[in-house]
Amino acid sequence: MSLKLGVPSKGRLMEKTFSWFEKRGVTLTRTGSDREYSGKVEGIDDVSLVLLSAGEIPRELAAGRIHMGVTGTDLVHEKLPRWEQQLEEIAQLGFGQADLIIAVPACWVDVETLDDLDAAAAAFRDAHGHRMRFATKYHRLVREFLTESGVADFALVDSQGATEGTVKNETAEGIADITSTGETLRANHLKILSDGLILRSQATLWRSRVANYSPAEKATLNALIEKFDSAR
Ligand SMILES: Nc1ncnc2c1ncn2[C@@H]1O[C@H](COP(=O)(O)OP(=O)(O)OP(=O)(O)O)[C@@H](O)[C@H]1O
Ligand SMILES: O=P(O)(O)OC[C@H]1O[C@H](OP(=O)(O)OP(=O)(O)O)[C@H](O)[C@@H]1O
Repeated sequence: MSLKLGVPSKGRLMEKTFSWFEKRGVTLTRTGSDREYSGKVEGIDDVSLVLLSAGEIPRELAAGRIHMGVTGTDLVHEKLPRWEQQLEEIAQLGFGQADLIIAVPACWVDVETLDDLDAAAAAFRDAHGHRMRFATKYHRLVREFLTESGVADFALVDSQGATEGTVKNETAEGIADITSTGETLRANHLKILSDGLILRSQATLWRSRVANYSPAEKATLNALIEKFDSAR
């Protein structure tokens, strides 16, 4: 059996992951047509490439269906409670940096901090009869962060994309999403709370602690890690 390596199947993470491995002597290539999700690995024997959505890689690692995988810290922390028991971080890859943050309309001049938000949320509930809504796809992390920060009157609404647009569309009052350059937030007239950073994320190579490793697979894993360490 071969060691299974899961990498994002498209977009910015896929291309940068491929070049990160290439620089370390391991060539990952997509094979077949543009739309076919198959690939190969050269530069080391007995590793097979599994192309997956970045969002599914945490679950596949935690189920032991892949041995290694590349995905963002944000997705691992969101999808796997107590992730340390299931995964080990092998290397931070130095790309895909993004901050998970809380943002509110820029015109809310009285709301700069989480304390301000707590007060505004209570007033909002009194005035509107429902809780202040935050659109996000990071439900677990956001709920934990707001609750630990003492913000009581909030509700989360699901948004799987174009999250910054939900405020203009009036389906939420604020958002919790990742930002990198900040352009999307600015374009949608949103501002980050001064203490509203939930998590700093980047693309990371993980190893499953729960997958079964045959002696040969263990040897392949060690050989790969050695390659990465010697390239540092
Ligand atoms: N603007 C950005 N800049 C840098 N990294 C980003 C940015 N947007 C997303 N990312 C990171 O890329 C990773 C993949 O995010 P994305 O939401 O695109 O994946 P996904 O939902 O699994 O995609 P799909 O399911 O469509 O394949 C996440 O770890 C995220 O932090
Ligand atoms: O700070 P910026 O550089 O502007 O980047 C932030 C944007 O990038 C991501 O969206 P993505 O492009 O993945 O599209 P999505 O809204 O469909 O998730 C993220 O959800 C933000 O919307």
